[in-house]
Amino acid sequence: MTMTMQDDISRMTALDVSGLGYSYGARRALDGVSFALRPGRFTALLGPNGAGKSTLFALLTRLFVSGEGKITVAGHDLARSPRAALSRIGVVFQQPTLDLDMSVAANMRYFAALHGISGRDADRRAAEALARLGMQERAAEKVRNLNGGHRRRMEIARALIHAPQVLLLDEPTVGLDFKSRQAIVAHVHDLAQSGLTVFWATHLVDEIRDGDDVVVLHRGKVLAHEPAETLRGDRPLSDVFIAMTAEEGAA
Ligand SMILES: Nc1ncnc2c1ncn2[C@@H]1O[C@H](COP(=O)(O)OP(=O)(O)OP(=O)(O)O)[C@@H](O)[C@H]1O
Repeated sequence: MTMTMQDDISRMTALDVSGLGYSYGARRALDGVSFALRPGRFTALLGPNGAGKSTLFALLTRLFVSGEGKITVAGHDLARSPRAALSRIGVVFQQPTLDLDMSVAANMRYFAALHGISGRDADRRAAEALARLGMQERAAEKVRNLNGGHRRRMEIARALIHAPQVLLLDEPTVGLDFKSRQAIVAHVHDLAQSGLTVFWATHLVDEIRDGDDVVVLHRGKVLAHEPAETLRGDRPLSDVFIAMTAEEGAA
């Protein structure tokens, strides 16, 4: 009974942020940031360089802690119940964090063990997660031999091993060629289609599709949180984004 209620709550509030603020000394990086992600949607966190995206991700993953505001993951308060909240999150950071000399499968097993998952359960989950990213054929390969796009896909698969409800990705296509980028964007949209709540930080509007939600972050503040098609109206999303984030006084 309680489980069912908790599950219902989780579905309602995949990730809820309210009144979040953060400063590096005198520099205000985030200010009064509030939004709630719709479950099972692909939400882009769209902001130019320096908007505060990485700072927000550091707070969502508890690398940083702020006294200002509240973060709730699947109904769990991150400050009060960090283990419960973090166990519902999968994270792909901007910088790759792979052991190049291990095989794909060994990397997956190692990460599963960090989550207390081992043996057959780990192997089954690894196989499932790799399949979701179209990486099942690569399990035996050394990570060193994979191209950049496949390495990233492996990292995304790895972030799914503990079956999180929310997947956070911080500019996951940085440094990849166009084709690899497209493949990753498509795979992660598929993950959202299958019910995962995706939060994808980017400054590239071409990674966003109609049907996605968009949180526009600029100078530490949320300027908009709307479906992509509502945000752009009858204009290209790039025009709207450039206009919203234009520096005052610039031509
Ligand atoms: N360690 C730090 N010390 C001081 N200021 C910082 C630090 N890290 C980030 N900032 C500042 O905080 C603001 C937000 O930076 P953040 O890295 O979160 O932005 P971002 O949107 O992730 O940008 P990028 O796309 O360049 O990674 C920027 O003005 C940045 O200069």
